[in-house]
Amino acid sequence: MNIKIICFGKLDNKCFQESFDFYADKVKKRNDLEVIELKEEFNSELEVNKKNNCEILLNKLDKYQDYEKIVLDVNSKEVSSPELAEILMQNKDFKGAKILFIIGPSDGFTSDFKKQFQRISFGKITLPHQLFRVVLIEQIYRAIKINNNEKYHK
Ligand SMILES: C[S@@+](CC[C@H](N)C(=O)[O-])C[C@H]1O[C@@H](n2cnc3c(N)ncnc32)[C@H](O)[C@@H]1O
Repeated sequence: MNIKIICFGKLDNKCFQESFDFYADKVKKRNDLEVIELKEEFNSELEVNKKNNCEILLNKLDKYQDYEKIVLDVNSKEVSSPELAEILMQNKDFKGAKILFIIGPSDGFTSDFKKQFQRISFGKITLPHQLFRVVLIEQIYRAIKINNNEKYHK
């Protein structure tokens, strides 16, 4: 599969970078994985930051018209690991095996932006973006293992 993660900022903390790479290397064994890091705008007031960052995102997403896009949003439909596996399976079988996950900026998304995309939540806790990137890649790896009926998930 072609898997892309679009996010803001960098993994500037070694422990997050190493943890991310640990799972990313496993995912990359049988999939194309690319992380696209955007520069976050956070110098204005909240609503302006949201609008600017969503515009940056939309401009970038324009390049990936043929990808199924999934926005990670705390306040949306909670999914279990098997449900995420099902999303990946459906994408692989029916949507060209191209999927793109969007992690938001620290001020969040505008409601207009959110309306345009399928959104999922990993639960009602808000994780910082660097830690969330690690959680997301582990869940993608777990989903792949579930779909391949391979030992890992417990
Ligand atoms: C620090 S959070 C931003 C919080 C921001 N106030 C908001 O409401 O979106 C950065 C990003 O991490 C992701 N995130 C953090 N926790 C999450 C969760 N439990 N489920 C889904 N996404 C999460 C979202 O993409 C979020 O935009």
